[in-house]
Amino acid sequence: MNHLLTVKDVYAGYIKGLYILQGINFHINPGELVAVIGPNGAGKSTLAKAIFGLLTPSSGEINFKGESIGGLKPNEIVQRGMCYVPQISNVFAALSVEENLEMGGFICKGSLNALKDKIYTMFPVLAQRRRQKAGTLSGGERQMLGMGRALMLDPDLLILDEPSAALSPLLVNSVFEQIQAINQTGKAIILVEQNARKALEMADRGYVLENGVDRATGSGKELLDNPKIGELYLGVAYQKES
Ligand SMILES: Nc1ncnc2c1ncn2[C@@H]1O[C@H](COP(=O)(O)OP(=O)(O)OP(=O)(O)O)[C@@H](O)[C@H]1O
Repeated sequence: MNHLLTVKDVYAGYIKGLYILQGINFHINPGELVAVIGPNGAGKSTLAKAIFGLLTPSSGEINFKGESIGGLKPNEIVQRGMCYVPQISNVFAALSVEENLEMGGFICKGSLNALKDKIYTMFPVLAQRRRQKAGTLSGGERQMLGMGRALMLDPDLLILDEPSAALSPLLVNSVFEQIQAINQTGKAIILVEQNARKALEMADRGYVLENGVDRATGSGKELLDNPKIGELYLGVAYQKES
């Protein structure tokens, strides 16, 4: 199968000569849900940024739909069918829910109303709050708006950077259910998560990052069932059910 996205031997960082990603390899197939986990500072968010063009790789290759995208800017990458929801600042706080969705669809060629209706059907809570300022939404509602805004472009690949960050356990469950629902519509999702156990439970596959490389990979279940990975990488959050 042709991979939707391939990252090959990528080195990238924020400061010249200091690589955070140190020869990382990664791929995702069409429609897959792939979790990226690992300790703090492992380079998970940096990988997401490099894929989305927020960081230019010093070397290596990034291919999306069979074409090289290494060095392209985010606005060019969006046009090719990829969206990214950052960990923070993922909505315009001063704008209403509706305006946020419209901003998300600014490069859409089709009907904005039809797209908004689709998002409101997927996230009914956003429909109820369509006139409310995004800054007044709860953490979970904001995450849903961030995802909804990205979905306005009908991407083939959605990158979510720690969507569960700073959410209460109840909201985490509801955001994760939404992520699964989005995936079931056929969209591939890269899920960068601190909440490793939950992310692996619902992922088709996972990558464990450490020091900027892909230390381990496998199906979500394989990674969860591997006691060494549990002990080393899933930390205190990891408790294997008997
Ligand atoms: N803008 C930046 N400028 C310089 N260094 C940065 C920048 N952003 C991240 N880093 C550094 O890159 C390394 C990897 O950070 P990254 O955010 O990719 O890790 P992470 O695996 O996502 O961690 P966490 O789970 O804590 O979010 C860290 O050492 C971090 O300090």
